[in-house]
Amino acid sequence: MSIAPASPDGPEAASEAWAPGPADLTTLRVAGIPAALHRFPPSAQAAWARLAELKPASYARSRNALDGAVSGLSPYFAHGLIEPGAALAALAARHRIGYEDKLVFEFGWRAFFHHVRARRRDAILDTLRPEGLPAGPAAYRARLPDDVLEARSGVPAIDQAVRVLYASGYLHNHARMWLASYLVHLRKVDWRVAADWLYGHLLDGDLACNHLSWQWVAGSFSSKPYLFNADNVARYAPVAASRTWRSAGTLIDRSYEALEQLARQGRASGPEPGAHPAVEPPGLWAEPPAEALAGLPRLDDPAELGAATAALDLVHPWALGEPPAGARPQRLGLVHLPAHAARPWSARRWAWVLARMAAVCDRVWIDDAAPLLQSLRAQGRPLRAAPAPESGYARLLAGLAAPPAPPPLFADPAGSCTSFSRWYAQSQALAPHLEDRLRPWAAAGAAGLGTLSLFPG
Ligand SMILES: Cc1cc2nc3c(=O)[nH]c(=O)nc-3n(C[C@H](O)[C@H](O)[C@H](O)COP(=O)(O)OP(=O)(O)OC[C@H]3O[C@@H](n4cnc5c(N)ncnc54)[C@H](O)[C@@H]3O)c2cc1C
Repeated sequence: MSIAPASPDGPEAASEAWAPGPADLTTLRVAGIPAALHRFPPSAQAAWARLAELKPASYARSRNALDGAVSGLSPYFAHGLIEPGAALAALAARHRIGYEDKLVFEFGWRAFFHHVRARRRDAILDTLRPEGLPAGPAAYRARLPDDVLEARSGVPAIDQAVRVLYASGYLHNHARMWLASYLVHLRKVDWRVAADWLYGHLLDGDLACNHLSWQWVAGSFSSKPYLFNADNVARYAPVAASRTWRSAGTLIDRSYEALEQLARQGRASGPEPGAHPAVEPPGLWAEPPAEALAGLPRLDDPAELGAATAALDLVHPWALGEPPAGARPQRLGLVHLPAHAARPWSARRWAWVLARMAAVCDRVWIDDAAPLLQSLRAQGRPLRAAPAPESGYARLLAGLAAPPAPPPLFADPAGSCTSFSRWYAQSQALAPHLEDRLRPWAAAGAAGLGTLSLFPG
């Protein structure tokens, strides 16, 4: 089944500023990145099409490789175009899957990070266990080196990862781990600064998954720091372009014992000697740049919303799912600018999110949304919004009714768990049969896959 040419999600985005341009495509071809991992149309149907292609057995066999059969679903989950529960229910209708499956396990990691975030809130944005940082908390600098930002560190695995990130807004998990490990343990960059930077460039940037993964690599949310070497790169680089990732003879071409010594020392290592070709780093924006606004049905005056008594669904950037079928309330997209000041996004991510918002909302508000909500509340207007994972939006929307949703995919242990394996075991103990957890999601999964049969490939 292939992705259909037209989208049932609503009007196609007026601007494709989210798509890789010709120079990006060259970069991605040189790096050997499969097409499925660099084109992410912002529609739910594109996510369902990925899911229709996903095979849990191939995933388990190849997921560690940069050209392996990974799903590319993360942007769709991060921004709520589809829910992990509906995705797994759809998968379970076609394949036998259980808790022991590698893919289910990885969905579990996402849920685990969200479990931690729900309990520790914004404490996860700071170092959870400073004593876990191998060089001691004072050793790390609050600035990313220009050579890494410009993809000219001289370590091909790192420079390729940065180029792929800029060109597509996506990086394979292994490349994220390499980049994070190199920046923290060898270049001695404070993980918090680097995590904010990566978060801004990823289409799937998710504070729980991103910041806790960085802490996992750094050692402040794990039992030991994550290290990698040139052999590891050689093993998992894309087969068709392994030469462009090959990092033999560089700083990372050493034993794990030697790397651990470098990680423990207070002094930064690198970059590689000599000059290396550079790229211009794309900017990060605290508000949408002009190209992301093309064709957007903006709301400038709240009076344009009309009848004061009609219910209004507020749609934030992490809840960009399909509008409910049948008669539906007005939908107002909200971009609450004060919430974006601390962690700006790339132009690509803005364009992606706004293209989707334009497709699923009647109008879009881009500004401080607090006065708008105040006046809507004062009018007594019934408002509804899904819970938001980011605190700026969570504060804005606190107290509003949420649209009905099935229970979370994984049973969530009541206490606070900081070990994934313990959390996963406890979750299974609470719900021994995965199919019981998937049942409430079955209709959503079937409906999602059903949209694809309207457009046979
Ligand atoms: C430094 C670093 C930063 C990261 N930042 C983010 C982020 O901002 N947002 C994000 O969603 N993930 C993040 N991850 C986790 C992981 O890299 C991505 O979820 C995964 O690469 C997404 O690609 P995929 O959808 O093709 O994954 P697949 O391998 O196809 O997995 C399917 C789904 O399982 C979940 N998943 C898979 N691996 C992980 C993992 N290691 N941790 C948590 N969930 C996982 C994701 O929801 C993913 O979409 C980060 C990892 C690292 C090491």
